[in-house]
Amino acid sequence: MCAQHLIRSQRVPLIKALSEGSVDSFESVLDHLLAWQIVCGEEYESLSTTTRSLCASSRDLLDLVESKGEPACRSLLTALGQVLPCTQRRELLLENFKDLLPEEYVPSSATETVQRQRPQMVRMLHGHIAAILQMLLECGTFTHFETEEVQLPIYTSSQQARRLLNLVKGKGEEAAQLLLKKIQEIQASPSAEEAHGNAEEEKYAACLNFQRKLRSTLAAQCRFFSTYDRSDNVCLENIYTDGILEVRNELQNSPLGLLDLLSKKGTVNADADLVLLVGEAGSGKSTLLQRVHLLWASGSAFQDWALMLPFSCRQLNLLERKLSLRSLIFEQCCWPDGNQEEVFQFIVSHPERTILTFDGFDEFKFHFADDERHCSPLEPAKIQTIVFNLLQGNLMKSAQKIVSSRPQAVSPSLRRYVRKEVCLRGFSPEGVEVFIRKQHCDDRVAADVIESLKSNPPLYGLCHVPVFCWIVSKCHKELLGHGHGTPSTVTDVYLMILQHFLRHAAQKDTEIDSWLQGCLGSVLRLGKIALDGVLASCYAFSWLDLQQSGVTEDDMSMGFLVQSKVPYSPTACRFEFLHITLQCFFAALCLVADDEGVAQSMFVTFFRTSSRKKKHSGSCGSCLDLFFQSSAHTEQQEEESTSQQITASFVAGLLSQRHTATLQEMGKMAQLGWKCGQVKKLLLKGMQKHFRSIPPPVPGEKKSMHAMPEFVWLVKCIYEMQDSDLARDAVCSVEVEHFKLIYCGIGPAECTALAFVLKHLKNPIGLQLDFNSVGDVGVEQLLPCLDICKAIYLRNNGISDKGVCILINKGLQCQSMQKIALFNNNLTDECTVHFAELLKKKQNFLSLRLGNNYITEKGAVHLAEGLRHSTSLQYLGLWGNKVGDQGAEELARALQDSSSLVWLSLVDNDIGSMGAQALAVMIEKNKSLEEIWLTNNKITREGVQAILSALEKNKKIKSVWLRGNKLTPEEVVEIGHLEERLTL
Ligand SMILES: Nc1ncnc2c1ncn2[C@@H]1O[C@H](COP(=O)(O)OP(=O)(O)OP(=O)(O)O)[C@@H](O)[C@H]1O
Repeated sequence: MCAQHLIRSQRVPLIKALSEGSVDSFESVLDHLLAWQIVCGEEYESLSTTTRSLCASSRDLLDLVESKGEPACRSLLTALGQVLPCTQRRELLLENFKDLLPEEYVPSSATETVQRQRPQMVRMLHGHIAAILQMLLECGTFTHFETEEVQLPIYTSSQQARRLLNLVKGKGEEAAQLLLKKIQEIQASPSAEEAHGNAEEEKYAACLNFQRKLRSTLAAQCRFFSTYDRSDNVCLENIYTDGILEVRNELQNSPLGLLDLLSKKGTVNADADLVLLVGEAGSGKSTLLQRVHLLWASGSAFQDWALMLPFSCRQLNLLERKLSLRSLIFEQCCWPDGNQEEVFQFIVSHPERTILTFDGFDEFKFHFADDERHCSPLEPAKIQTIVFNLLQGNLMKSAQKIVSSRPQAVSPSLRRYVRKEVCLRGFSPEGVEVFIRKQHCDDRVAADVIESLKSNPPLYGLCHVPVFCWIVSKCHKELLGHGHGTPSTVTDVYLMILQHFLRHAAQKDTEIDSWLQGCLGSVLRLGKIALDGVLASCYAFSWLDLQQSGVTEDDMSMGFLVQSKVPYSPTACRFEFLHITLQCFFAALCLVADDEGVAQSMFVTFFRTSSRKKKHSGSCGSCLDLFFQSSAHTEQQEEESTSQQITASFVAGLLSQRHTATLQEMGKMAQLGWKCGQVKKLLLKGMQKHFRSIPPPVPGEKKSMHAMPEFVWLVKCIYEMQDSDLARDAVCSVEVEHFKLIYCGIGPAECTALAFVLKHLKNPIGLQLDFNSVGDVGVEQLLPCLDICKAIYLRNNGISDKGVCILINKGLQCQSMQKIALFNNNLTDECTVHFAELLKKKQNFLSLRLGNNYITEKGAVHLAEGLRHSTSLQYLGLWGNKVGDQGAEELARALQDSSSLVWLSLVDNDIGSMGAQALAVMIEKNKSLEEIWLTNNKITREGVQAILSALEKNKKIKSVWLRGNKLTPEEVVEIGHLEERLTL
């Protein structure tokens, strides 16, 4: 076959194979083409991958070779066949045209030999580059600068060899002769080979030692999960519970296993090396990374990588001096016991064998920027410069990087470097139970905790966030009736853990009523350092920081502060709050309880600007310093700070009337009333500002509001206050008809808060919650506001039949509910009985969209039963299910007499001509339908013919979509002429 045709017809897989392979394979292909004189030196340089992506270079290579005609195409296919590993060329048709290539001829000069033998030379030079450079230096052929340039550690051995060959070529015949002579000597000298072999072995041993040390350090760090009182170290393996992990792409969130974290699944940018792990506070990102580290360290998974280098952004914040990549790796991850040079050389020359993890990117005090390029692994630079260049791939390109962060802290500029984005959605309902059972060896206690949770829906909703689940489970005694009230807000949960710790510290189990008495001093001291830290993005404190804030040993012994857990740190030990959310809680306690240290203006300002923080700030300053700085920051430096938002929502919760008495128990707080009034005022103002920013509706469209992330936060604050009057005031005058809250990270806990506030809306709305993680539990939380929903959109939310049952039971009682969209959830035939019930009983129901679920002909039978009785349904969407011919027949029969349905989609449903014939009968009789979608089915000419005949008798129908069915191109043309309402 003609090689040019082969290249043209396989362009996409060829680019894929080249760009998904290593840089070395690509450069090796270029070596062959240069040796065969298909490309010249200039073209070789222009295709170089050092400044552009592999994908772009691959495209240019194909264009260039194609433009050079058949012999060039033959050469490329032959080179690909010789260079690409079997796995990469398996799907390609690469004929070997070696025998058809231009005759090989004997080179007439050393320069020509170097060029003609380039691929072999690159291999031969491996391991001898230093010796050859030394010789060329001694002969005066190369300068010191040139020898250093060639050996820059950013280049792999092959790249160093190629640079050496390029330089030799540029120096002329004499240099080429010297090179060939030296290579001959090396090849002829077995002792040199042996010596080289020994040196290689030594290097190998050094790297192995480093790997061993790294594994054991990591395993020691990660195996245990230290708990609050540091007495019962539990094994991570015994407590780890799988969370819901989803890869985020445009159409749907697809579930992912932990081992898939680094697989190709979900890749959006194959040229990037960064996997972004996002999740809300406490969703388990750090724990997941701890698990990944342990799996690698124990040899159980991720073994394709030789090294795993873990970094904590919290610790990186503390590095104030400039340092090199080398110091960063050795000082922060693992110090090699010897042969540092060799170990580092291995790391930089085999980046594809290394994984770097950065935990808590949201805690990093520097805002991501890609304007400062730093490519040298040895030259010192500021910590943010090194980290940002690692993430972009300017340093250690091809090394895998995993960055965990809360979603709000991910800037669009960082997303440009992301290979794939994975969301951690916390525990599933089953996960909550598994976790609680793992926490309690006494089955009865576990069962009681689970039962008590299930009887308290708001708390059950919160437990899908692992950190809350952990607290609730730890405080089971308080939960099971020995404490204050029934917790339903996040603040309640944290007050519960405060109570738990204080009682634990005082060793008094019985005096429940006085658990807070006299602890104001400790709370204020811990709160002060927590607050300073939140304001300055500082989450690890030195002993000196603690002393300066007046924190006493007694305060420390309460257990809220624990020693930082870093894989390897030669610096003095640091302390941190058990969890960052606990630091936020203490910061909030300080804001609420401190009448003197925290100025009133400071309190208000903190609250009002809680969604903003200044990055690039230095070490922890005092609250007041930070207050004054905050007024000076520029728009560019502002970005969402979830820690400040969490603190503010705790403030709202603590100022709730329900907690006044509890707080007064701690000590006298004169300003509680004033602060409470201020917070309410600020929340109302925030909501009004949000509603005022909604643009007026486009004529003919509904007035709709696309919620900003701050909206969900404001709603959560109002919920924390548990003040129905405040919730009513916040929304009663709103005149929006459609609330869009898509991609807002809404889980069950957010649903509780939303329902608490939105139920006070005066007029019915459409509530669009697509692409969140509402789940069945979230559906239950939404019930209180279902009365005000005309329409509810829950596409892509992990909802199952159970959630549908809950939704429909309530929906049946909601007069205004007219539309439900559940595209892409986990619905099966089981839930269709509920929809049938809805269709039968609700004669004002307009639209049901159930696309991309798991409904078969069985489900279609139930739906048909409901459809037969519905006099109002106008839209029915079943795209991407599997109703088949039988299901189509059932639906068709049920819809024959419908006088309301105007739109029907049965796209991609395995429907053949039998189903089409039944639908044709329906078309003949139906008087209301206007549009039918039957794209991507298996309908043949016979079925289409039946539809054609039916259309002759039905003038109401405007279009029938039949693309992607079983028609030949000729049939498509022929039928297209017969009926213009058919889209083929
Ligand atoms: N998969 C899990 N299995 C068991 N427990 C978990 C799991 N994930 C989280 N937890 C519990 O929740 C707590 C908080 O989790 P973690 O610190 O990993 O959350 P995070 O997402 O990193 O939070 P943040 O963004 O606030 O730093 C852990 O200390 C642990 O008790």
